[in-house]
Amino acid sequence: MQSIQWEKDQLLLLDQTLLPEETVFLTLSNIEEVWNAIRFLKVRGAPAIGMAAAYGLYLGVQYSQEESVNAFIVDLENKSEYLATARPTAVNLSWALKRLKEKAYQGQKQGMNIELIKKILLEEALKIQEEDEEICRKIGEHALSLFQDNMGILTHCNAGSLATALYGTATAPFYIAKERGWNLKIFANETRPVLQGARLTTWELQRAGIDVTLICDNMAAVVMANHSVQAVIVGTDRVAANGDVANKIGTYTLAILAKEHGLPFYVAAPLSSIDISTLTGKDIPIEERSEDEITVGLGKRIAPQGIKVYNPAFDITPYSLVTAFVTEKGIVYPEIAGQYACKLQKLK
Ligand SMILES: CSC[C@@H](O)[C@@H](O)C(=O)COP(=O)(O)O
Repeated sequence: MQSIQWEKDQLLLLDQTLLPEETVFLTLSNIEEVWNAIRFLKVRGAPAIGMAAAYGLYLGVQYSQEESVNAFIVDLENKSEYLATARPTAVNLSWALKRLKEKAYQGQKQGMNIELIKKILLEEALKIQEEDEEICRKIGEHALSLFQDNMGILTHCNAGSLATALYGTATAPFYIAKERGWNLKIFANETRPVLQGARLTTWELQRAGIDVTLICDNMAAVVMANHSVQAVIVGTDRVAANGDVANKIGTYTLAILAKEHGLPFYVAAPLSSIDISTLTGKDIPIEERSEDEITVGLGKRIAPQGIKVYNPAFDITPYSLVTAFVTEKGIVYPEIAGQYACKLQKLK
């Protein structure tokens, strides 16, 4: 299912906060609604955030009444800055906004009028979505070369179809394996506190007829120790120039566990998530979210009132724990002793 659709000058988003119980598409027609949808996880996952932001920026200037192209561009820049504040960690957000701004600058240079620039902005947003499907498919094909039929594979959070145009990044090999008649056995971490694994990954894989087993995050070591899984694959919100990986909180723990059990730890990373302007993981802004995500579960308070809470939404896995990155351009292994920096820079 495509969780993001553009129809009749409106953005349709599958509300991921309501899954798995309700399948409801929201219809968004202005930039504030898109900001809110990103901020409050109605749309989530790095590539999906980027796509939604691209459409959101177009919606923000769609009815712009500016009289000069210069004023229109200033308006576009301000709205882009506003959208970029919705969530800080996934670099796909600013990457997509930058793509649209660059289109507008080109249009301005070529002497286009405002209406024409609006048109090429929408075309660029549509192109980002179209390309993402192709990118995910390629990531899936490359990643599948790392796996064999009947293997058990552990994933975390949702780097799935819901988080992209289609196929997902980390889940793309699962879909392609299914098409080829393979029977991979996927283990999905529930992914506390927002449960993207339990609510979203299991939902989409089950619908696709893929063999998926849900486990609590604190069971990952057991499925490794009892040989239920032979590899781990996750997505990413941002890869720094040195190969450090920001991804959903709990990813770092999994990478350490994988090392302890001698299992490969793969990161599915579209080039749009590789940010060579961020030097190391320490430079990646980590979003901290509301304490309710931890103190309230299933609509019920599960911790004492007034308790101190720390709720980082992402963590950084050091590059030394990453066996390989799977990008649309192929698999990237470290050059020597866990060093990725040069190879990642060459890819961009
Ligand atoms: C292809 S999605 C990659 C990542 O964005 C994904 O693994 C993840 O951490 C999503 O976090 P979320 O907070 O649900 O947006």
